[in-house]
Amino acid sequence: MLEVRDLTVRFGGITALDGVSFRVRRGEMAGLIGPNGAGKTTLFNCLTRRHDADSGTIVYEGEELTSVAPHAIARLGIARTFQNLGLFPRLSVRDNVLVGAHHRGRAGFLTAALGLPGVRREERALRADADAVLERLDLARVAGHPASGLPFGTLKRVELARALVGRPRLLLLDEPVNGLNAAEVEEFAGTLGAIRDADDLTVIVVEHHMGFVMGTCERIVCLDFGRKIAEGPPAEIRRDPGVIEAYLGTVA
Ligand SMILES: Nc1ncnc2c1ncn2[C@@H]1O[C@H](COP(=O)(O)OP(=O)(O)OP(=O)(O)O)[C@@H](O)[C@H]1O
Repeated sequence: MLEVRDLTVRFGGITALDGVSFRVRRGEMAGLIGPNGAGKTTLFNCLTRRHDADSGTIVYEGEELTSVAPHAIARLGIARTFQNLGLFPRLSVRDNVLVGAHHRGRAGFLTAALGLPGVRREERALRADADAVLERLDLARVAGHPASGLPFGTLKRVELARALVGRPRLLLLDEPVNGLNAAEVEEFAGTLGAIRDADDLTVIVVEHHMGFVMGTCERIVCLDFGRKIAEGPPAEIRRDPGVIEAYLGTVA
């Protein structure tokens, strides 16, 4: 589904990604790990076209992503969540989730401003979809509540709901369980697994919580200083001396 080849990104004198290559199969749950500053978020930013790569290619479902406009990414079926929650505090949970569905609307500025029947129908359909996602993630009770003031664990689920309402095929999760307690991590893993199976999703997850990564991912890519230092199933990665030295020794 996805092939990243020789991807290099530089910020001035810093090489954030240094010739990184890996593939993700359709339906796979892949983990991206590594110490702070290893380049994980930069990689996500390249996949969603927030950053241009200096060199290398990203082929997604046969299409070269590096030439796709950033606003077209959601339409291609790629959605992401953000490390520091990209929610609007004063918007309701439902409206925050609806933001994730904007690319599915077909109404232009004028038709929307005139409130023509087609627009209203479209809006109703998107709201129904948002409500269905909220129900799935056990958020229906707080649908009308502003995002601000809700518990952190709830906000993490709202962030996931917003990504899912866009009906992605490739879901990029940036530290989805960071800040959650042990019970919440377990619950999140269960929910994600069920959604992934039901929706036939491909997932790439960046996470420092090794219990979550090792328990949910089929394959893990480890970055260090922008370079891929290892790739393999969790059991191999756990024993890899390079990964232990660069990373696992510090988080264990
Ligand atoms: N916009 C930017 N301008 C300059 N340097 C940047 C920028 N974004 C990232 N970097 C640098 O690129 C390197 C990789 O950063 P990145 O955020 O991708 O790492 P990360 O693996 O996601 O780290 P963390 O686990 O802390 O989120 C770091 O040295 C960082 O300081």
